[in-house]
Amino acid sequence: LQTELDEEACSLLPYEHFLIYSKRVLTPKGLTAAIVEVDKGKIVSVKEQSTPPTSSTELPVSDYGNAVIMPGLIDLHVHLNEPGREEWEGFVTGTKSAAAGGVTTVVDMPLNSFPTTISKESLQLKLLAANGKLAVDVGFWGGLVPENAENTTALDELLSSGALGLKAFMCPSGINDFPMTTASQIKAALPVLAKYGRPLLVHAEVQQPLEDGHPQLEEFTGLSSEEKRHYSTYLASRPESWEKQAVQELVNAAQITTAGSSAQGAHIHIVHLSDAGNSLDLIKKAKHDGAHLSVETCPHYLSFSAEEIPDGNTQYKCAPPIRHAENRASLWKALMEGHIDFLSSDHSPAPPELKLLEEGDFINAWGGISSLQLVLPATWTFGKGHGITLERVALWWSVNPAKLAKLSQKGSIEVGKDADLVIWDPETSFIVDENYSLFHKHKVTPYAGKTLSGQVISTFSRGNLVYHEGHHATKACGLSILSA
Ligand SMILES: NC(=O)N[C@H]1NC(=O)NC1=O
Ligand SMILES: [Zn+2]
Ligand SMILES: [Zn+2]
Repeated sequence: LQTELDEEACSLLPYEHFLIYSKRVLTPKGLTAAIVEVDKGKIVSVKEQSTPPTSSTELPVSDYGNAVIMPGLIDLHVHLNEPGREEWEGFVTGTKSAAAGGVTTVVDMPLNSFPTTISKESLQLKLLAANGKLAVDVGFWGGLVPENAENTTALDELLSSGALGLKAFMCPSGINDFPMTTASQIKAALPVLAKYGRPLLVHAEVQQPLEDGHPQLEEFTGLSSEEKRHYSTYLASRPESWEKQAVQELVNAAQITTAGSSAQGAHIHIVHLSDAGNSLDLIKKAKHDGAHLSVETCPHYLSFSAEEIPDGNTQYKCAPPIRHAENRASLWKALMEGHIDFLSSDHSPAPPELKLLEEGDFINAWGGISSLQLVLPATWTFGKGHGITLERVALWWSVNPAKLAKLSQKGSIEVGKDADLVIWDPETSFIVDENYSLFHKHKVTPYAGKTLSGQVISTFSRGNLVYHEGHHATKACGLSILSA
């Protein structure tokens, strides 16, 4: 055994063949006391055993006692913003945050980097920028925009160079070089995605006229600075009807994904659903009718409600917006019943100046919530009142995301899979205060000041102990994941 830790080591442990044990290991069969054997980055055996390995074993052992060993989280919706907007986040800080939060796979969104990832060339720039900076593995979504939507050759190139799928917006994205697409442009791209068996992810909001008696969109900039501070003003500016309209158009588009149709086998995934009313009903019905459709929501829609967002607190601003408490309860119900397939962070940070915290201007502040490092404790903490279990956490954060992104090497604790693991203590709580080490580039987050339960102890990425109790491995050995 190598005894001294390499200065430039990928792991905080000096060996690659070892055992880890705990009384609570989450395997596909359920929660059990077990020994997980890891060798050269893979899980090579999983043995149920009610006592830790004895000291006579040849292999080094980490005994985690009663802590939970789960598959590492897979977050399919992260804006790392590099290259081009490193001052917003970046590969180093973003993936260190992921590691500290037990997230072992991140899939990066095609915006808000510059350039946006809408071509083979811009994907290559991503890969170049990511090289040597990744604390965990990172895959990449390509962007579907008007410029490439009807250009089969361009989409072919983007997908054949390894994008795991494509992402589109049905409303303005907030970034000028990532324009929105129409339902007909989306339909034009589906046959190409079908050919590769990769999903289309869609930001599902379509701008609609606002209710009579409310200011219309173009009037929002003219509101008084006091009115712009009210969360209710922002909420009224993006009603449920926007989500419903988009979902309806996507459900219609999904008709061409069924057997015998032009985009047979294509799959549409609706990102960050907020409306648990009509939009969810449409999704439920379409799924029931056999549509190739799935949907995610995010911890912030499950943790917070419009009622409790103080005026001026733009750290809560995101799109679609966080809605009322009753809607939040319906989201939890849909998640527990399996109508919502999984969770993602939609980590979309920006420099604090762009959140306009001083003015508290909800209309002009950047829309995007920073939360990557906290998604596991947030999910766990706010799920307790809704019957959450560890099995559900793994389903929403590992098993189902692995399926959508076709990450067949990841997502569960099984022999042959990558040794991507999070070890955490669900019973320990902490306060997200200034003493708490957040590795995000910027510390602004709606979870600030909140008490969360569920503390990450260790994170393994392909067998490397990349994070342990506040410390990261010195060398960043995460890989870029490209679709073959
Ligand atoms: N461009 C971007 O990151 N937008 C994200 N932010 C947000 O709150 N919703 C989004 O889609
Ligand atoms: Zn979005
Ligand atoms: Zn997003």
